[in-house]
Amino acid sequence: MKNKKDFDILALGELLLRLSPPNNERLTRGETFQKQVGGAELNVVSGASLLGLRTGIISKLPSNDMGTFIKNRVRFCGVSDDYLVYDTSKDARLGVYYYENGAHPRKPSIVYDRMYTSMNKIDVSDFSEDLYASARCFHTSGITLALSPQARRTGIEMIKRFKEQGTIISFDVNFRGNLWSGEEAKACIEEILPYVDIFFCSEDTARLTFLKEGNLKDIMKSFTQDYPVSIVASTQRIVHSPKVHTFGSVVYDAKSDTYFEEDPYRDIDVVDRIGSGDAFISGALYGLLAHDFDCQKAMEYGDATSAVKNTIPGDLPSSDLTEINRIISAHKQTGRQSEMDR
Ligand SMILES: O=C(O)C(=O)C[C@H](O)[C@H](O)CO
Repeated sequence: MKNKKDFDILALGELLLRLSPPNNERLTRGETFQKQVGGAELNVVSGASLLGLRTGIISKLPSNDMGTFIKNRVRFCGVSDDYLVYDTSKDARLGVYYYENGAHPRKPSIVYDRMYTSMNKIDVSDFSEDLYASARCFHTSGITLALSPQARRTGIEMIKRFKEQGTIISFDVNFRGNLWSGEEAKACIEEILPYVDIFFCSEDTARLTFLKEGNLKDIMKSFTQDYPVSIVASTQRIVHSPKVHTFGSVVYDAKSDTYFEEDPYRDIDVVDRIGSGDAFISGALYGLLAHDFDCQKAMEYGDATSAVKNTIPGDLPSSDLTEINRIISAHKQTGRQSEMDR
């Protein structure tokens, strides 16, 4: 039996093998793949663990060498594998995605192979009841709910069971059009919103999937009026050119009816944007959980962790607290400087 609240964050999500041809090669041509690990929820908890939180991942892996490769990477990035379970069936499968980096004017290319994976079979009966009392915060995303009917049932049941134990529920819509339709996503997420405390939703998804209208701030607030959501965060990215982006966010705190925003990070030198939305969440959850639910900190840590992730290859963040604090201080300094220059 584990101690109560052993973890700051436990996240439920699929762990994927990412295979990318090196040196800007093409999926259709190259001969070698670089092996990396991804998965939205793992990206979140690995980033939060680098910042100092105690985190773990809940997932199902095939009981074979590829499952062991992923488990070793989970451990390497400081995330607990206590709640990884293994599929010993003959047809056990790991989800894979193939990713070709674009080089303007060639667009990046992505091919998913994640049907019938072991994660799609995950069930609450794979875990003992003590799971639900072991975390301060439970995080998952729309990707998990979209994977398969079984993953959806498990995700929804886990949200309810964690909530019953007084756990903070964090949810990222992370809409993937290749996994489900907007209508299906809306209906499913509206079912879990009554349990969600911290809600991450992009402006585009709020408009296209939840059919919200009006300005972003009103849209964010409306989620807290329709549901008992306490905090809503939305990221904003401007793509100036494929490799130069501006990134910022708005965080809304319903309790104080306050919006938190800062000067965005400009001229980000983008090396690999995959996982940068998840990196935002890792910083935001760190800001909230380590700083007594201070939404200003959530916004500052979220923006900085995401901005720097864009400059790093692979899905997983790799910045520790010292680096992020330095980036936040430098960013504030730049903001003060441009105010003085105005
Ligand atoms: O989980 C997925 O769908 C992926 O594509 C893996 C990536 O690490 C993730 O989505 C980035 O948000």
